[in-house]
Amino acid sequence: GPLLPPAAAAGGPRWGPGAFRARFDFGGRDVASWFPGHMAKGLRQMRGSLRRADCLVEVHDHIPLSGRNPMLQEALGIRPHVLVLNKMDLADPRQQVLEQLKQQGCSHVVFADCQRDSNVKKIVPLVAKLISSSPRYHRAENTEYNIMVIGVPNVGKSSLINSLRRLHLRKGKATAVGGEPGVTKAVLTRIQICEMPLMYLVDTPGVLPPKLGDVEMGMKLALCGAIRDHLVGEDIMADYLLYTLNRQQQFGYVQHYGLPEASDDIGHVLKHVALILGKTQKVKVLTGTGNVNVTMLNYSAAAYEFLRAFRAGRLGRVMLD
Ligand SMILES: Nc1nc2c(ncn2[C@@H]2O[C@H](COP(=O)(O)OP(=O)(O)OP(=O)(O)O)[C@@H](O)[C@H]2O)c(=O)[nH]1
Repeated sequence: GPLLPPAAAAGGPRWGPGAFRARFDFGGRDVASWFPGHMAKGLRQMRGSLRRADCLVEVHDHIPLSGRNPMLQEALGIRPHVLVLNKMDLADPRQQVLEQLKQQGCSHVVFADCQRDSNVKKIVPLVAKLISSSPRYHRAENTEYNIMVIGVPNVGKSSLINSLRRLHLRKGKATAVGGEPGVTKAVLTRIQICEMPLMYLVDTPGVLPPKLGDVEMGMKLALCGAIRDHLVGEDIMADYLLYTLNRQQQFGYVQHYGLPEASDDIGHVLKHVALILGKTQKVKVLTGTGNVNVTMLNYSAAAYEFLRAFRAGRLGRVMLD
């Protein structure tokens, strides 16, 4: 693939995005097989409790645009809505993305890091203010606030709840964090997050958009850990990640892995990753004169490490939208 001169990789004069692939070849992959059936059930449950919520808190990380659920848009217009852009330590909120969100009617955006409790304390006052000034007549005799948290799997919904409870209740862990996407929670749980004002939150199972619009959107969800890696395939995910990094001129990977220059060739990059991380495997080769054990580079292990590095923020702060 096209290569960058070392000067560009080192932050010198940069090549335009034209130096790299302008399109990603998805090889005719079918996105339907990535969408777990039980998520449709979660969505149905969610719409029921949506009616009882005073405020909707929508959580995203690297994909605040394509991670949004079109089926929930209708509900957004009729009640207060707060958008939490979580993992700000990993994702860089570009102005362009914020503009688009604003156009979609998201005017209350909070950047947060729920692992470090950064900015999370802005949420309760904001929610209380929005609910108090919203014209829902039947709220008059209600003294409690009910909010609902939505977002695709793995964006940090449980982490947000734990952070809110740490800040406002000074209590220990409420919900388990991590685990496999989409399998952690099957039911909706109501959790107190604040005493004054009295505020409850309904946690929802991570729900994917019911129709993964296109294969690219599915790929982005997979990179964020919202679809299990093996359903999509680590190798193509790694290639799509490289394609995105290059298109966005995010060359942190060059430095991180000590590559001589940027490259659009995933084979080339993974070979280097495997070499420096010592990702090898023994393969038995049957030859005419006998069997020999050969040590080969393990490209799949390298692809997995590349994805892990991205998710841990070691390749830079990246927004996939
Ligand atoms: N770096 C970083 N990681 C975070 C942050 N918030 C959450 N995480 C991590 O993201 C992963 C997913 O967090 P969860 O809170 O389990 O996400 P969830 O949305 O509840 O996931 P599901 O239960 O699958 O729907 C965990 O490994 C968290 O530690 C953050 O602000 N920064």
